[in-house]
Amino acid sequence: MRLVLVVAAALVDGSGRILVTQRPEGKSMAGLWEFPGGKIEAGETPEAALCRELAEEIGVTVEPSALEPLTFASHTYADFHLMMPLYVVRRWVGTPAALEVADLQFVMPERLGELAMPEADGPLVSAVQSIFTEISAT
Ligand SMILES: Nc1nc2c([nH]c(=O)n2[C@@H]2O[C@H](COP(=O)(O)OP(=O)(O)OP(=O)(O)O)[C@@H](O)[C@H]2O)c(=O)[nH]1
Repeated sequence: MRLVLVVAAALVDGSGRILVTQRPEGKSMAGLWEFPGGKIEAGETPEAALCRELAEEIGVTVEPSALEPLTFASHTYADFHLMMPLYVVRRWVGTPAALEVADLQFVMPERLGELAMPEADGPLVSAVQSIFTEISAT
């Protein structure tokens, strides 16, 4: 089984909404909503890869120090095993734009479950919902 290393981010805005992006036509799992990010390239740290992907895909600048580890996905697909850390990002420069994604939206955490997302994302959605529910309950 091929191991694929991907890194992703949950950008959280001032209203506690989470950014999700839609996979474009022509890619695997096209049309599904996901946390922005992508594959870690040879010689890259996960943090550098994530900052690069966020700049390329949605045009925002994120400092590596703004990446807060939250959880990870370890999920077997038909043809590869995905290992994907998820970071929370609360600080960035620029307005997210759909540069290399089909679309994007900020949604309240409790609405994430209504979106069609990749299989691997189920536990990530639960983790995001539980941490942001905790924060708003305090
Ligand atoms: N960025 C991101 N990728 C995810 C998520 N969940 C998930 O299963 N993935 C999978 O992780 C891989 C991310 O790779 P990518 O999006 O950089 O890959 P790519 O454009 O080359 O697409 P490819 O799958 O067609 O090779 C894809 O297989 C994607 O389906 C997620 O929430 N965010």
